Amino acid sequence: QALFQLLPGACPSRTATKISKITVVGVGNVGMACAQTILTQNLADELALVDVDPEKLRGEMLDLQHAAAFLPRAKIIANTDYKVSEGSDICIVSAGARQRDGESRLALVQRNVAVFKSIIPQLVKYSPAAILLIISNPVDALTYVAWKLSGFPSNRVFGSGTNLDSSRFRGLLADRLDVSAHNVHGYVIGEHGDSSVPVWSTLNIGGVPIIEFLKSMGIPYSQSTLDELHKMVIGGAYEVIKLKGYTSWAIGYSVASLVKSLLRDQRCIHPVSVCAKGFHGIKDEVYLSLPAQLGYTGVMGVLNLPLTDEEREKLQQSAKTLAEVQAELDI
Ligand SMILES: NC(=O)c1ccc[n+]([C@@H]2O[C@H](COP(=O)([O-])OP(=O)(O)OC[C@H]3O[C@@H](n4cnc5c(N)ncnc54)[C@H](O)[C@@H]3O)[C@@H](O)[C@H]2O)c1
Ligand SMILES: O=C1N[C@](c2ccsc2)(c2cccc(Nc3ccc(F)cc3)n2)CC(O)=C1Sc1ccccc1Cl
Repeated sequence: QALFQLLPGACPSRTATKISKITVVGVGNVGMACAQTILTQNLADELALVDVDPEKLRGEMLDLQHAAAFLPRAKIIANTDYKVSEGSDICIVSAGARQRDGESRLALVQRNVAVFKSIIPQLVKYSPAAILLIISNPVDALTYVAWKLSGFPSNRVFGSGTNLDSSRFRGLLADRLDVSAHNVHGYVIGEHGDSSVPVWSTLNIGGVPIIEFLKSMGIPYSQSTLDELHKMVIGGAYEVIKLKGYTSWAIGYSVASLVKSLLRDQRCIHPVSVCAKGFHGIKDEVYLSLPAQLGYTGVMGVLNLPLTDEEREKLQQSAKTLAEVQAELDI
C-alpha cells in the first residue's frame, strides 16, 4: 500500500518553481559557519559544498545531512568537482591560505590569487548568472581579483568587507549604551581590518546623533573615547584569534544577513566591499566597503554617505594602498 493516499490534484513530483541554490567554497571554520547559518535561517533549498580536501568535505556534508530532522528541508551536496555548484544563485568563497607569521599582506594576496585562479573560473563555468560573495582575506583585494577573473559586472561581485567590522562596532556601542545593536546606526567603511574607517559624523542611536545621545545620557565623551571604541573593534578580532585560534560565528551570521538581503530582495543597506571607483573621489578600480543596497540582482546601489574631510582622506589613502598592491598582482 502506498505510504500516502493522494488527494485529487496532488502532484508530489512538482517542486517549487524558484529553487535557491547556494555554493560555499572552502569548508573551513568560516565556510561551515556560513553553511550552518544559511541552513538554520532557511535561506537555501540546495547547498553545495566545495573544497580541495575530499575527506573533510564529505565529513562536513554528512554531519550537516544528519541534522535534517532539526532543519528546514534542504538538499546538501558536496564534491571537489565544481559541477556540484551548477546553477547557483550565490557562490560564497571562504577558501584560501591563511597569513603565515610575518607574511606581508602582498605576499598573502599573491598566494591567494593562485588559489582564486583555481576557483573563480570554475564557479563562472557552472553558474554564469551567480552573485559572487568573497570572504577570504585580504577580502578587498581578493574581491577585486574575483571580479577580474570572473568577467562579471561589478554589481554581481562583492566582498563581506567591513560588514563584520561594523557589526562588532555596533555591538560594542550597544553594550556601552545599553541599547539594541539594531538601533545603533553606524558604519565602518573602507579597507577591512586594521585600516578600516569608523564614520563618526553620521553615527546615530535611533536617529539621535551620537554626540547628542552621549550628552543626553550624561556620558562624558571626547574624540579619544570614539577612537578607543574603534581600537576595540580591531582588538576584538585579535582577542578571538588568541582565545580560539580562528573566528567563525560572527562572520557566519553576517554572511547570512547578506544572503537574506540578496535572495529575499530585501534591498537592505549593508557595509560591504564594492567597486568604489567614482565614489568619494576614488579614481582607481579598487574594492572598498561602502554602505550598499543589496537585492536579488546583487549590489543595487551605493549610498552617498556624507563624510568629513578626514574620513574621505582616510578612504582615499586606503584606495591608494590597495591600488598599489593590485598593480603588483599577476591576475
Ligand atoms: N572577511 C572577514 O571578515 C573574515 C573573517 C574571518 C575570516 N576571514 C577569512 O576567511 C578565510 C577562511 O578562514 P577559515 O578560518 O575558514 O580558514 P580555514 O583554513 O579553516 O579554511 C579554509 C578552507 O579553504 C580550503 N581551500 C584551500 N585552498 C582551496 C582551493 N584552492 N579550493 C577550494 N578550497 C580550498 C581549505 O581546504 C580549508 O578547508 C581566511 O582567509 C580568513 O582570513 C575573513
Ligand atoms: O575576525 C577576524 N579574524 C581573522 C582571522 C581568522 C582566521 S585567521 C585570522 C583575523 C583576526 C585578527 C587579525 C586578522 N588579520 C588579518 C590578516 C590578514 C588579512 F588579510 C586580514 C586580516 N585576521 C580574519 C579577519 O579578517 C577578521 S575580522 C578583523 C580582523 C582584523 C581587524 C578587524 C577585524 Cl573586524
